[in-house]
Amino acid sequence: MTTAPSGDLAISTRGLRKTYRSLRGRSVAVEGLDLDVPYGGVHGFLGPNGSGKTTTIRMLLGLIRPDSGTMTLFGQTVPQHLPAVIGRVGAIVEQPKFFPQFSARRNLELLAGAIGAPPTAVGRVLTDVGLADRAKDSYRSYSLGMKQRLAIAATLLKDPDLLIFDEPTNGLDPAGIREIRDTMRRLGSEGKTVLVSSHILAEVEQVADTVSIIGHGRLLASGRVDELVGGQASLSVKVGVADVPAAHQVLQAAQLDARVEGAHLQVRGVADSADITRLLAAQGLYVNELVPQHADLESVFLELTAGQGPGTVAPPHGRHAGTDHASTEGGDL
Ligand SMILES: Nc1ncnc2c1ncn2[C@@H]1O[C@H](COP(=O)(O)OP(=O)(O)OP(=O)(O)O)[C@@H](O)[C@H]1O
Repeated sequence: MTTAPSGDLAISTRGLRKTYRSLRGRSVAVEGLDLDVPYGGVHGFLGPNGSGKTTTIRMLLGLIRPDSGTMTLFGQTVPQHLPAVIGRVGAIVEQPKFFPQFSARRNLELLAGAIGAPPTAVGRVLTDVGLADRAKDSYRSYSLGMKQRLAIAATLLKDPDLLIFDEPTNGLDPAGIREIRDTMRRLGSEGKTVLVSSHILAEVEQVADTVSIIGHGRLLASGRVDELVGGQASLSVKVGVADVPAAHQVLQAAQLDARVEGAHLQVRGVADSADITRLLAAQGLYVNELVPQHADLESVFLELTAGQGPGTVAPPHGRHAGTDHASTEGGDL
């Protein structure tokens, strides 16, 4: 059921749908997406490759048209009222073009002139992304992480309220990823709204205040990261035992969700891990390792999509993060 958006939202979509025409007919990229991004802080827009993140962002920015559904930015319906709000939005969807032989500062000065931003903005944004002391260096001498930070600096020239970054850490090494993460965190804590898409859940988990997880163009879960992770209904336990296949059989016979993972068993949905030792010991199988696993976004996502083959999306599993702010949804494609 589609519910009305509430509260202070930077972005909201309802029933958003987009299909692409291909040689095999029409394929659905976004299917009835309801997305709410609160005002202020970092919001992770997460989902596997091909789940519809870029398509959604392109629709929000007016680059492509949805087949159906509604979208608002700062409460204004888009694309109809995009001209009224686009000045408040900075986005990196593709790698911007900079002159390789010019310094970072010169590149930004040219850009500021082109978009009518005050020249004083250049120093401010270079500081914001931590490039002030490298501002005189030529763009071509920059590392990938620095180039990406310069791209972020360019989006900040207009001093936007909403920043949209599509997979900003793609192709970066761990140091570059950390630089971008720190930059996003700083912007979010300054009161800006940062929407960051990624297929790497663990990466965004560290920086996002709230997230929306999508699969096959639909919302699977949304809410505060701590609530989604804390709402993990049941414990997952790593079990070490000498005879893994035999233990697997015993636990499955007891209706536990046990899977073989390498030389261990991973058992989900356990209320009390003592049940595992008791069940196995009763069959002469003795546990040599029993490690409760900490829930993270990855495990939330896997739980949401558990048992679903390619091309489908998990039903809700009855799991709810347990507060008014977090929710889970799902459905078949
Ligand atoms: N221009 C296009 N023409 C046809 N199909 C497209 C087009 N753009 C995207 N798609 C398809 O739509 C689906 C969603 O793609 P999209 O790029 O929005 O996903 P994504 O979540 O951003 O993935 P990634 O993380 O790989 O960027 C995919 O199946 C993709 O192949």
